[in-house]
Amino acid sequence: MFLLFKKLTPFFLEHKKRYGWAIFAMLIGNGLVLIPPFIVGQVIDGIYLDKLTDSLLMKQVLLFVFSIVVSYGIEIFWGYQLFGGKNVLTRQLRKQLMNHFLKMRSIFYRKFRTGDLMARATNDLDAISEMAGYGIMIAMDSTAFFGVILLTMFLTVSWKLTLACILPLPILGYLLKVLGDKVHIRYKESQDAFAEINDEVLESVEGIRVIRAYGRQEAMSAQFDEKTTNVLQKNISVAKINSAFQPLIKITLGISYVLAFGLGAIMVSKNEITIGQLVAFQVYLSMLVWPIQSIGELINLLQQGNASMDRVMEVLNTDDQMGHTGEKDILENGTITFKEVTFSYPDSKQLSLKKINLEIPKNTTLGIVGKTGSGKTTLVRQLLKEYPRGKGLISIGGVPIDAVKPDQLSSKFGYVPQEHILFSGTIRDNISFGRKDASEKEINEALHLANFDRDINKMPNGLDTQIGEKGISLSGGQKQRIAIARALIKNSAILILDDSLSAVDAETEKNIITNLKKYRNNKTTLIITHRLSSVYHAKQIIVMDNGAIIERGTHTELMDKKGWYEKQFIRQQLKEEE
Ligand SMILES: Nc1ncnc2c1ncn2[C@@H]1O[C@H](COP(=O)(O)OP(=O)(O)OP(=O)(O)O)[C@@H](O)[C@H]1O
Repeated sequence: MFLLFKKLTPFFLEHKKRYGWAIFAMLIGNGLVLIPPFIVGQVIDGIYLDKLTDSLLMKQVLLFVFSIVVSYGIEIFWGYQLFGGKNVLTRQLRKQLMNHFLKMRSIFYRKFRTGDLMARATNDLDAISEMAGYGIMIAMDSTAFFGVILLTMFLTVSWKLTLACILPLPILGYLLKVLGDKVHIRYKESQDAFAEINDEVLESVEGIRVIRAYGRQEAMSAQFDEKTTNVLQKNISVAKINSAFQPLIKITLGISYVLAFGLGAIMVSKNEITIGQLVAFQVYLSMLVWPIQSIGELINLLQQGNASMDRVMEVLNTDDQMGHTGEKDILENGTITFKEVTFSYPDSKQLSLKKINLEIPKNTTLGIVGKTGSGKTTLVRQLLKEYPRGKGLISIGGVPIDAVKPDQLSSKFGYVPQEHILFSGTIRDNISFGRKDASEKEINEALHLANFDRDINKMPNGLDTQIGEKGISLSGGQKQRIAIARALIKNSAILILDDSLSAVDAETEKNIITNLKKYRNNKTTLIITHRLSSVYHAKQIIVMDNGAIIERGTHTELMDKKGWYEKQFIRQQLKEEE
């Protein structure tokens, strides 16, 4: 049950000052709380034995008020320390999660769906932070309070009576543990189900236009209803166990009361304790109700926090199997070599790359063409190390990419993926994304190279136009060209365009290619495309089919070969002429 405290020990140690002061103040506060019942007992005995004077009564009243005021002050202090700690823990874990997300690559994101990760970064962190604030408060406060009261009953009234009252507690402890273990399992199931809902909401909102276009609103609503019902059932199963805690505790306390009354009355009649002591004992016993009842709540919080901690740790302990460990520096630009590179995606039996041998001399352009699904994107993904490496060797300037420092490798590439990813913000923000120090002139130049100058003049606020979430206010071709401008402004040694001109018209494409030829004549450029006119100027063109290179050469050489390239080129030319 206290496993979670163990898991959070490093955090508590890091903030030992905060927690140390909080616990110390809590103990002092709990000691002060004992004074009022003690005074009540004294006053009653004073009245009973006719020894209470006015000045004695005044002193007792002043002491009574003082102890209450000071204990409240102390309570405010430790409450502030503990709940502040809870917020610090949430922030720390959230930051840790985000940093982990930023480091991870494809395999990790195949394992965890976005909605699930969001649930872990929000709901689960809330459960953990509740435990670190409220849970610790209950654990410390109730245990300390319980111990101090018990000791007082033991020392100031009767050890026999005290022992009799706590006799049922070990049985209660055992039953609470059994229930607590069940809460852990059921709460984890409920959080998993909640993560599924999150995913569903995310996917539906993102795909709302397609859902509407296909008239699938009702079907999606029914599917969502099924999932929310599942969450409801899982939550009810947690609530069922939760509702058993308090009755169990009340029955145990009832038994303790009966024992205290019966045995206490006998002891008074035998003059073993005074009536005043018995009254004080009853007051002490009633004060035990709160800590014992809170233990039920504590177990609940601990088990929920523990289940959530397991889910958060599962994410933090999952690696993307990329081994981010290389130590070598990479040359500014060098020949890119693929030697016998073979690769299949994790969980896939099919080879997506088969024995690829390829040399891309530095400062040249490579065109990669071929049928859809032939392995073009996979080839550059291997170069970018988006997936664990397959067999064979890939090197840049003679340095194997596996030996290169991880952040150095990505810094050498400019990459425009097939699915253009833009961020909410302005056009300027998006273009200068990889180079925050880019000047206005450089941004405008990148826009010109990406053939966006005419478009920018039509934007309401020029470069400072907000493009909405994921660039929702832009056309497909505009998004593509902003993504190209973003890659160009980085001016990286190697630029990869993966089908990045598919949404622009033939003339715009021609302009961009002409600009690229001029601007990147002393840099390496890899262009994946279905439109062969985009690469006919390339120093080398490879044709891929079924994971292998089936043709290679310049445009003229490939035309002479009269293979797939020649047929495709003629077909596309005829289409353009039509
Ligand atoms: N993430 C993945 N997991 C498993 N298999 C994949 C994955 N991505 C691609 N594949 C498979 O690998 C093969 C090559 O895909 P790839 O995306 O490299 O083709 P492509 O030539 O770029 O296609 P396109 O021109 O349609 O973009 C295909 O059979 C595809 O189904």
